[in-house]
Amino acid sequence: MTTTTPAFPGGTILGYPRIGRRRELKRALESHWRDAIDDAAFHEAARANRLADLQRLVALGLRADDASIPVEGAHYDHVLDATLTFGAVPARLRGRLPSGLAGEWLLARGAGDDVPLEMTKWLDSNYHYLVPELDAASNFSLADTRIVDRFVEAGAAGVHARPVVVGPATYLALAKGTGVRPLDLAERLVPAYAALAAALAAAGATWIQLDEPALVADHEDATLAELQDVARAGIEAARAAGLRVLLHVGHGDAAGRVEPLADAVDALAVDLVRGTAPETDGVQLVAGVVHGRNVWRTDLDAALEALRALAERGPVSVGTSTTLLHVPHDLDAEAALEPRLRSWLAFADQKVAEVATLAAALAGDVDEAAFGAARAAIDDRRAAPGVHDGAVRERLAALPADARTRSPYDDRAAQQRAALELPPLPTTTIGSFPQTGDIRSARARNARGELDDAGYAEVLRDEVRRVVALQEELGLDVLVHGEPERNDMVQYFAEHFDGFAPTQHGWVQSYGSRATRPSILWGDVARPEAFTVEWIAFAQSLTDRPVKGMLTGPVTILAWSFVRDDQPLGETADQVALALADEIADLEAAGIRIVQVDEPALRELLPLRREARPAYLDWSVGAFRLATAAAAPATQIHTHLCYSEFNTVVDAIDGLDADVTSIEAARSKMEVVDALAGHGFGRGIGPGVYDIHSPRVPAREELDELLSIATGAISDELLWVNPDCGLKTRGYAETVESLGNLVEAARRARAAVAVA
Ligand code: MET
Ligand SMILES: [Zn+2]
Repeated sequence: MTTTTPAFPGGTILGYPRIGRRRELKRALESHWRDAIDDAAFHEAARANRLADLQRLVALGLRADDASIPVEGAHYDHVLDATLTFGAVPARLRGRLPSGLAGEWLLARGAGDDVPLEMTKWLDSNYHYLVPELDAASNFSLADTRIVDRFVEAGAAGVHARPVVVGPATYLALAKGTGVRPLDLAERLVPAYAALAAALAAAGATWIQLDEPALVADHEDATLAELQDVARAGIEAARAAGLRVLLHVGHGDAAGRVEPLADAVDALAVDLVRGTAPETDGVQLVAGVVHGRNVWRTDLDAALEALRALAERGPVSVGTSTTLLHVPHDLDAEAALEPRLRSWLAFADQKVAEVATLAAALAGDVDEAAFGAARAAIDDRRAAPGVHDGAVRERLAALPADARTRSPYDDRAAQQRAALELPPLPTTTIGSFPQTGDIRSARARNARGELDDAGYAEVLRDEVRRVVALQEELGLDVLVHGEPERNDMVQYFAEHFDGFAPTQHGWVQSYGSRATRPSILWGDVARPEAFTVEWIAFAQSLTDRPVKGMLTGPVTILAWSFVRDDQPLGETADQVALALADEIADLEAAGIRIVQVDEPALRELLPLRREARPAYLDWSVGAFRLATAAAAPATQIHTHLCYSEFNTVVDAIDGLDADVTSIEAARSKMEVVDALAGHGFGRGIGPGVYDIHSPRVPAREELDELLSIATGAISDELLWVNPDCGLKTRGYAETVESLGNLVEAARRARAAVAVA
């Protein structure tokens, strides 16, 4: 073994959750947005939150004096931070973007006629970033010093930290260009990185972490060599300023992707959970052996063995496979979790401790107790009851050959037309209605035992009555019950399925101030009894119009849970699919004629590498079909997709074989419509005409314009009119106004197509 003095600390993490242990940052953001606190109070809350995280990381065993601790601390989004840092103002706002927080919120949330930046999923995660909006006139400079300020702030608190910024290749690869291919702007962007690096160096920084996960993904319009060139230019700019560079790729296999950059960097952080080590002998490697994206305890024995093997080749530090942004803060907060399950898990703080344990062990100081505990937990999990359920496995093994096939679409469509009698361009919503304070407080009181189940159910039934009456009044054609009983579209299912455990405080940032609490999918999945039927049937009893049953699809349930890592995802997905098929059968038996199976995460799990995509699409589409294929031909199956770039998976969307697909489209001005039309998509399609992630009420002209794009590309018999997504994050006033506008726009469009 070579004994090189490490050029980098023995153990580090690539990033840490930033919403706060008790979601302090969320509260500060939302208070500021409602004007309950001023700018100074917001900045103070954000600062206190950042400092609390730094102190926690020191307490957990990361060193405070050697750039072990990354400092990032975005208010809303780390890509937005880069946009602001480099002054990449969209053309439509150039010269009039307010300074300070007002400008930041305008880009993030929009206001009046100014739409926000588009939001898209970060790589294959459920974190949404704000897409940079670039054009031929985009120019970059060091326009904002937040990254420097946060480094200085950490120093004042006694931590010599490592500033983190998205690297130029990733920034441009994930941007959207109008009239220009973003990567062609690299020569203009890189000098701004040089300016940032110079400012950091002047402030005393020694290291910078450049996040370049785009290097491990395949892109539609950029080659690997180009991305490597741009990444290299960013690295060289930082080094020229006197900083040492940690290049972090993470998020998959870096082998074959980063080797040409090895000579340019001071250290390289790679994902060894999902990938292998690149051939970069001699380069300081930050070996990501602790999973940054899942919550299972690390197999310390296996990790140490891997680390020791790597140490034969060159200097090695211990790291996480990605930032810990995607896992909750602290397992110790989960008092209600079954102790046996809890012993199998590690959240962010436990992972930091694992990194510290492994770093010490690699340096020769093996903590036998910690290694023994990890070993015992892993053995216990393998043999625990519920992890393998014989009945579930037998049912899957005995699936008939046609278990994933419905009758031909034309037959189904005819039967559905006769059963439903809908007008052309039918209007509907995506499922949820605003989750009012009353609903949330009733749920909280019920959880605390202050409101009994009967009382809680009555609050929910009242809400369903109100939502059904409102939709009838507005004139919508296909109604929903509004989903008031659901805290979250995945957690609600996890709570009713065997094999899942919800958490109490396991919040993970989804976008901005929004966080979700992924459940832990630890065992074989089954549905003990029907759980959506009573709500949907109740709603249907209140109206003659069809009410849609609402289910969350297998891929989305997997994507938004912490999944088991001891069997292929496809197997787990099929188990969930059968549980959903049972629920659909019960909905049909209760007289429900339309069932929507949401798959907003279909695109999110798409492998970043082309070669892995066919296998993924095969099992994911297969699971959706397994869930829905047993439905009667007259039952109309809807699906819903949102907040991803779906153009590349049109084949898969087609493969789902849903009768109607609603899909997010408003922010991208109906971009996906052309892709679908070009593909010859021949079943019902509802491109969203109302962007529900922003509080703006869409105006009449805007709706008309979007609808005319849709009617231009899609045949009238296939087109539906609906919002982009569910309304649960909206308020009632704006929802009523927006849906009113939407129904009127559909009526005008109907009149127009009737004339044409
Ligand atoms: C993120 S997709 C959401 C779909 C769900 N049915 C809802 O309306 O909230
Ligand atoms: Zn959606």
